[in-house]
Amino acid sequence: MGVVELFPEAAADKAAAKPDRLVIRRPDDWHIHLRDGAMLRAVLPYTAAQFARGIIMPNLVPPVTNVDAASAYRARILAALPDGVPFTPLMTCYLTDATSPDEIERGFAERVWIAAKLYPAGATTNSHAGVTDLAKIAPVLERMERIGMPLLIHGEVTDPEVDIFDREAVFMEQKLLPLLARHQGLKVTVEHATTAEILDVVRAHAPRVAATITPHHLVINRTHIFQGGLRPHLYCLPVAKRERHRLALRKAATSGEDCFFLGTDTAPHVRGAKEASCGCAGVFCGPTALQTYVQVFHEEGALENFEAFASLNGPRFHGLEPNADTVTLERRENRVAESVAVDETAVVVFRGDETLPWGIGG
Ligand SMILES: O=C1C[C@@H](C(=O)O)NC(=O)N1
Repeated sequence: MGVVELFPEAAADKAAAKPDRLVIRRPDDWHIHLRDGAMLRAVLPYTAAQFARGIIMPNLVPPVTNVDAASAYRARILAALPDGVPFTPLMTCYLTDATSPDEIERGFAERVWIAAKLYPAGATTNSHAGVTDLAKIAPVLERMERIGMPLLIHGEVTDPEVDIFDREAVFMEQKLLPLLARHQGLKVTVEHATTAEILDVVRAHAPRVAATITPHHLVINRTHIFQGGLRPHLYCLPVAKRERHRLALRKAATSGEDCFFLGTDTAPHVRGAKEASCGCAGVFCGPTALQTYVQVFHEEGALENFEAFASLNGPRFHGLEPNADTVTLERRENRVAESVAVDETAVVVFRGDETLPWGIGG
């Protein structure tokens, strides 16, 4: 399988005469899937090598729906860290129709979790236990609004009649806008934004609403998924959209606006689960995330805004201090391994087996 031709911008050599080195506060990743067991041990070192903190998604099987499960999962993550590597997992609660407002408040007050995650039931991987009707979690959302706890949203409708490329747009119209009107004090992150229109909704409701943007949605559009054949490792949810949306995402991410920040949605699945007759959604971008983001900022001539996107806007939204230490990004070619081993199989890396123009320095 050949390498997909990404980065048309690089070919235009828009990068000429721009800096080759950047020192920024250490970034955080506001959207991570780490899984559990052998997969957790295999993928965590890559995230921890890049990021100081990360919001950990709760879509395990069974999902992380209560305080005890979140505490236990956090302990397993900390135990899986390589010796001497600091990384702070920021836990989340998986909302279901049965979530109790008191449990939500307890976990937040005890600092076990930092936010709650809304998966519309059936929207994506391991979301079948998610919320079937927003009305069912109205008391939970009211409590979250009152205590200042952010809601992280997978913003897609699940109606099989709705075209898959329209599911974010329909969610925005039918669910998100009414929810924002009903809960005018609720802090919301629209996760992995993929459409130009939702970016404008986020802007209009900032600063209490923000969006995370993944590295892959800055690089691929929907045509890349079918370039020369089906590319299962580029399939994720929300699925990449038309080129005009990718360009809008690049503009938003690199703009310096406070309401946009880094969230990779790194989502590992073993090779056999991706290269299958019915492959799983998820792009494993953890090992190449920062290199990809900085390349995009470089191409857009916006390196001066990279620290805000990667290291400042997220902590500000979540009421945390930025990290004190720094990371150096350098324009020097580096080869990426095609995959990461997990037990007897492997997870294919986004942009694996490529030579990347930017690397992480000392
Ligand atoms: O929302 C999600 C979930 C994720 C996963 O694999 O858990 N994969 C995705 O592509 N999107």
